[in-house]
Amino acid sequence: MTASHGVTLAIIGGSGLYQIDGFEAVSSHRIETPWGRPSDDIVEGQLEGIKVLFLPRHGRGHHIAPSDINYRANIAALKMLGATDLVSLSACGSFREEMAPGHFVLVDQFIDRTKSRPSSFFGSGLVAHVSMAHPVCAGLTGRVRDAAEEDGLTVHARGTYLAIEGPQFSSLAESQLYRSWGCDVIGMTAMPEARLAREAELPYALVGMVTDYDCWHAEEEAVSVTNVLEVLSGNAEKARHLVKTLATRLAGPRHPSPDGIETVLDYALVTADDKRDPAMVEKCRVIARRVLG
Ligand SMILES: CSC[C@H]1O[C@H](OP(=O)(O)O)[C@H](O)[C@@H]1O
Ligand SMILES: Nc1ncnc2[nH]cnc12
Repeated sequence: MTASHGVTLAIIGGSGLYQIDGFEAVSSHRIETPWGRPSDDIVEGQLEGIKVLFLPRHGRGHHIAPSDINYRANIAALKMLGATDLVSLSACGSFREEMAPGHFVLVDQFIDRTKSRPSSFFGSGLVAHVSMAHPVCAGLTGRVRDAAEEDGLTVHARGTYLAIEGPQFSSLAESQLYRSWGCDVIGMTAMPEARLAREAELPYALVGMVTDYDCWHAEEEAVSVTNVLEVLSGNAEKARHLVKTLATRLAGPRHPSPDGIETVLDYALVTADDKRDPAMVEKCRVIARRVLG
């Protein structure tokens, strides 16, 4: 494996995580992308010797609902600022007794039940089909796992994330159905985020921070915003420290993803050159400059 330049680590923070501590040389970027503005200004700084970009997906003050997050602008803006790797932090409910509130789950699979969100940068005029068979970067996820273990967190090495549209939490029948499907955790935001990261050739890892047992558990209170935020107030500090530990581990030359995520568009774009819509090409250039020039 050949070493290249250093890592620029993008972090997307979810509920309860609207800032990251310990940044040096902070600057702030207000970015306009071809898909509009991201959720908020993106903070750039040095953390443990690497460049880090931070974006809170609901905006500071948590004013953007899961269905209204401009996922395309978020991913495009991070890519435009030079992100090479993306770690997403998300509060989630658990479908497993052993994945308890306070634990961290490294998500490796998804079932997508969202229904009203633009989920691709591409479309007619520039058609692309990327593989989502293995939706997260195994290499990056492994580095997060090592960092979480170093921090002494209780971390589960894999998990299937069920993405719902929300904003309401699930009914008991839905919760039981998702459990019967073999899902491990549930949330409202990782889709289409993970799809778009893949289209932008950005290695993606998702850290699910368990806040509740959704509503299936006979002895536990059904999920509510109050119990999610209560657990998160204890977890946010752990998540911030995890980012620091990860940054330390990512310092030095960057190694390409073992899964070839940085080159997925080599095989995914199908529209013939003479059938490409110039406006679409222009738009997509910001996330696919490597192949569109
Ligand atoms: C505040 S409870 C529901 C809310 O929490 C999760 O947010 P995020 O994934 O951004 O951490 C969940 O997906 C919902 O958006
Ligand atoms: N049970 C749950 N369902 C959906 N999103 C969540 N975020 C945190 N807990 C959740």
